[in-house]
Amino acid sequence: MEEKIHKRRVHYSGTHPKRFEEKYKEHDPEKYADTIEKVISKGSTPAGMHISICVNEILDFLQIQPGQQGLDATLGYGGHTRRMLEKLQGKGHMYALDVDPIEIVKTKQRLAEAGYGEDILTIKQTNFRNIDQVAEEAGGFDFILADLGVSSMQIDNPDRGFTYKFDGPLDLRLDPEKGESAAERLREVSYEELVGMFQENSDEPYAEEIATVIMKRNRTKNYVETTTQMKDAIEEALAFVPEKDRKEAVKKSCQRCFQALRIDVNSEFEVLYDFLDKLPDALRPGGKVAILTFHSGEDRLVKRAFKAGAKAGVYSEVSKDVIRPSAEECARNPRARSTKMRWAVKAE
Ligand SMILES: C[S@@+](CC[C@H](N)C(=O)[O-])C[C@H]1O[C@@H](n2cnc3c(N)ncnc32)[C@H](O)[C@@H]1O
Repeated sequence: MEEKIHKRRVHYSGTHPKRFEEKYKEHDPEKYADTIEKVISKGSTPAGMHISICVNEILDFLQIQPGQQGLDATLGYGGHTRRMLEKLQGKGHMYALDVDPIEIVKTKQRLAEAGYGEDILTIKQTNFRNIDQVAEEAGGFDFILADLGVSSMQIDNPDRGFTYKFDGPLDLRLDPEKGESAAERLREVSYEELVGMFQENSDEPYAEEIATVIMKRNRTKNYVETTTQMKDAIEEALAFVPEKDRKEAVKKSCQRCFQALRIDVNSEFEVLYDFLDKLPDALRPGGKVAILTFHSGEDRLVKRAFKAGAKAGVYSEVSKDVIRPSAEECARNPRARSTKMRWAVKAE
């Protein structure tokens, strides 16, 4: 007799499952729209989703017209791309880039299902530092958006190692198929280099103390390989901080050191520098570019490049001050709090 296999229905464990993989409703936003809305209204980002930032500010500035050609240099979940595509009203074309081989496939499928196929949208898995090649193929752009950094899907996925909040491999690569993971980088880095990385990338005040602990672990072959081990190393380094202040100090150092490692393994400053350098030639005369940054190092580079471009007459106009998301947007999406937007218009 054939044995009957009793298959249990996938169960949403409790009303608030904590594990990323168990949040299956949040992973399927089209099907569970009510759950998604509830999660967002509580100021959280559903697992497997990313809430686009400064959408109205970007669209107000870009003034996209049907028939134009645009580039989203950082596709992510495709939220901005989708809103920009809506403005094309079926006429024109968009290119969208991302280095992430995992999320790009899901986003491509999601956008195709929403009616944005290859006739109107070309998605490429490439680094935006190759904007010159993309612009050559496309014939230049009327509008460009770059929303730097990482998406919520990347941060929330423990396998990617972007946060100390979940245990996982200390990876932090936007493209895990290329280059060295953060754990590999930590094994071979020198003390001086590590101190410089923490200080220059994230202004870490305890850079020396944290680097000392990591070097000690390397010497004893007790390598820092997971996000939790990285947090432990930071806790050990900050043991001298008075107990009442320690928890907060460890949290802040974790945020800064993870950011510093991410910037390092993805060469984020070098990549942004190349992008900003090639940007004017990728824009058509009168073309517009908006860039969202998430920390002072990035914003400084953008500000400097736009200012130099305006001085050289390459840009006819650049934003005088940074544009910030509204208080309402920050309340709805806490990840928007550190966002700064700048824009520029290519000279005619
Ligand atoms: C903040 S998310 C973008 C979210 C997107 N605007 C949306 O609305 O869904 C940043 C994305 O840019 C990608 N990215 C970061 N640096 C990149 C680079 N140098 N080249 C291409 N993509 C990059 C990341 O993999 C991530 O998916």
